[in-house]
Amino acid sequence: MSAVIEIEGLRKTFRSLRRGRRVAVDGFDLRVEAGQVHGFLGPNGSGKTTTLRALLGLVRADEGRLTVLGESSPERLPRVAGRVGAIVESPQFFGNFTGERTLRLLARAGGVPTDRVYAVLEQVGLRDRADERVRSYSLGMKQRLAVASALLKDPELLILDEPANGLDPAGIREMRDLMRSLAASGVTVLVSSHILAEIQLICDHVTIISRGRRVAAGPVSEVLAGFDRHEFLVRADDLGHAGELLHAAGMGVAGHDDHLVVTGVDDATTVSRTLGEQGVWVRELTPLRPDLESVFLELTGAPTGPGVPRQTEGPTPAAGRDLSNADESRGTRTGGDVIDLDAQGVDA
Ligand SMILES: Nc1ncnc2c1ncn2[C@@H]1O[C@H](COP(=O)(O)OP(=O)(O)OP(=O)(O)O)[C@@H](O)[C@H]1O
Repeated sequence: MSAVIEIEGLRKTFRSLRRGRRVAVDGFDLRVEAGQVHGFLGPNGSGKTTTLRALLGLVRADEGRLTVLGESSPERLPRVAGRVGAIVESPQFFGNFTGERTLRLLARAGGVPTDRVYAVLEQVGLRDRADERVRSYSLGMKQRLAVASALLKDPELLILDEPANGLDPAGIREMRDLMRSLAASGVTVLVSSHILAEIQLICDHVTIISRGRRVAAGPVSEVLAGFDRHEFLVRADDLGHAGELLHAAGMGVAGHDDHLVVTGVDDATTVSRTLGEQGVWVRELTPLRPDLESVFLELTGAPTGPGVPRQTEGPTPAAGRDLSNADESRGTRTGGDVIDLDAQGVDA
């Protein structure tokens, strides 16, 4: 499999008088292969956006080797920019323009034939609403419009930073369906998120970042399997007796109100046979598989919401995340824009 994105040893430190030195990304590695829908998962402030910005040449890396579609970034990024669509943070559009006009302008600015506008409107499911003003769009529709703008170039690689952020469940479902259909059409997708269930539903591969470092990577099923403790939930009539029998047979047993959790068992029949042979009949025997949420919590030690401690050196940073005047590398951090690599070039 060929690598579409390769990051090795990425390091990025931000410096400010007020907050001191802040290591945002610390020797991070990422590999995305062609055809993958790759989830880039991490708690708030773990370094996802910084990594994507470095990859797209929007922030200068201190160290590391980055390549996109085989070309090193940022030096040779312009060579492949036409094959990459990217959205980093929430895009801003003119509310007075219709969706179609917005895309027409972007297509013209990017030298893309305007018949692509109808194709991408169809692709993101906005064809019927294309003549309505963007101001009347829901957040989910605006996000889909952003994806449409990134698709104008018919990219091979789509990079989306938190596309489901702020969406309601219906919006999340629409975004999920859209990403699935893009993947089915052969686009490689790298999607960052702290919404674990989404990553588990959409992505085939995942890289988990915590405090700027990679803590897990691989096919979602393999990452999960690595955390499978071979646990079963057991319900039986005489729980106390059942627990004793299972314990005597060498299994780990934890008692709960109305069930037992048995660990260290490879096969459910071991449990049912051990109990059945002693006349204790099992009413329920359910394997307890790890989900990405429990794996994520174990690896990052972090809740999925805000307020996660940052990796810092120097003075203790203020709590919470205030980036409004914080971008020492480029002046002010812009409040989210559709990144057109052709138009913006690179910040080398
Ligand atoms: N321009 C900047 N100036 C100073 N510090 C920054 C800047 N950008 C990011 N940081 C800090 O670097 C760390 C990583 O931030 P980053 O935005 O990359 O994380 P994230 O995983 O994308 O978080 P979120 O999910 O909240 O968007 C944080 O501590 C953040 O405060």
